[in-house]
Amino acid sequence: MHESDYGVAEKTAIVTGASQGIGRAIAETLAASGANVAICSRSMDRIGPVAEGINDDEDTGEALAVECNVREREQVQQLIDETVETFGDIDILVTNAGGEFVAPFEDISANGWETILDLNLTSTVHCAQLAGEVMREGDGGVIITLSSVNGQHAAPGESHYGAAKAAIIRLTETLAVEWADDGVRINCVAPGLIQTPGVAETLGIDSESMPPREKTDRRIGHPEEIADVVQFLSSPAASFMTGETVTVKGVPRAGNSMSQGLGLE
Ligand SMILES: CCCCCCCCC/C=C/C(=O)SCCNC(=O)CCNC(=O)[C@H](O)C(C)(C)COP(=O)(O)OP(=O)(O)OC[C@H]1O[C@@H](n2cnc3c(N)ncnc32)[C@H](O)[C@@H]1OP(=O)(O)O
Ligand SMILES: NC(=O)C1=CN([C@@H]2O[C@H](COP(=O)(O)OP(=O)(O)OC[C@H]3O[C@@H](n4cnc5c(N)ncnc54)[C@H](OP(=O)(O)O)[C@@H]3O)[C@@H](O)[C@H]2O)C=CC1
Repeated sequence: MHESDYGVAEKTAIVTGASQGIGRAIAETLAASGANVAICSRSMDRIGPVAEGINDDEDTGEALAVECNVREREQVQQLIDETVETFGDIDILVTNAGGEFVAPFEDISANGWETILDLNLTSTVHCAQLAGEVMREGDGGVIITLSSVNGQHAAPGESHYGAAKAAIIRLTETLAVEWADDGVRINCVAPGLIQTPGVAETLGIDSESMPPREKTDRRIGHPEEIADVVQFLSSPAASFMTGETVTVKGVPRAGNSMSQGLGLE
């Protein structure tokens, strides 16, 4: 009888932007399943404690914390090198680090545009190229990119972020074709609104008082609900999936409008 294999035990995973929010949940979920995780953020003070939390738990894989700004290609190369030195290989890459500000198109300066394109799209390029090199020279691997419902639907104030996240979807599809013969699977996750410190900061609210749920067209998600999908895509159970974008945005409420893709009124 066929037994499903959702496991990642003893695999090595890199998760970018793992000091909080979705990235942290992904790192902790993969580690709880026995993967060794190399995790980064721009600050060792912020990423270090997350690694300590994982390493304090004897039942999980090991964690390596690296200070790395994913906008800087040399720093991404250092992250890759340290990961290979510590764990020997790279099996899974999750390009989670990203962010935005909300502003009308006419108010976005050239530097503002470049910042959001760099942070979301070009950082994904750096990570995929440099980790992809290790995977392709070895025995392949799995890459999971992070898009957003903003990459699939228009929403006001999201022109820069939407363009970057839409481009990540097409990049994912292209790499799936180009690297298929190298044993690299690459899929994308497009979350709806997830309760994270970053979203609270973007919206200028307390993270405990996210947009009231009655004002959204579906309930707000939790970081772990994205992490579970990433775990599946990382595992052998997803062996026949590549080039796909999996939308993870909950169930619409009856009688409420699909407000601007995001579910906010
Ligand atoms: C309604 C419901 C919707 C609801 C929308 C809900 C969003 C749901 C989807 C969630 C998506 C997420 O990614 S959630 C995670 C989001 N969290 C975060 O992004 C964290 C908080 N944000 C940030 O750290 C920053 O905003 C970010 C720009 C990304 C990075 O900061 P940096 O220090 O790298 O950049 P800075 O030097 O500050 O700024 C670079 C340039 O960008 C410009 N810039 C920065 N903020 C700006 C702003 N608000 N408006 C205009 N321009 C801005 C600056 O003026 C600079 O341009 P010049 O002046 O010309 O030099
Ligand atoms: N939350 C949501 O509703 C949605 C989120 N997404 C996407 O999911 C991903 C995670 O979002 P979320 O958890 O909400 O974000 P948060 O803002 O809560 O967390 C972002 C993480 O990325 C790190 N980070 C930010 N910039 C950099 C950088 N230049 N280099 C390295 N690390 C960096 C931050 O760490 P530090 O500050 O310590 O550097 C932090 O750990 C993003 O790509 C986002 O666009 C997509 C759709 C919806």
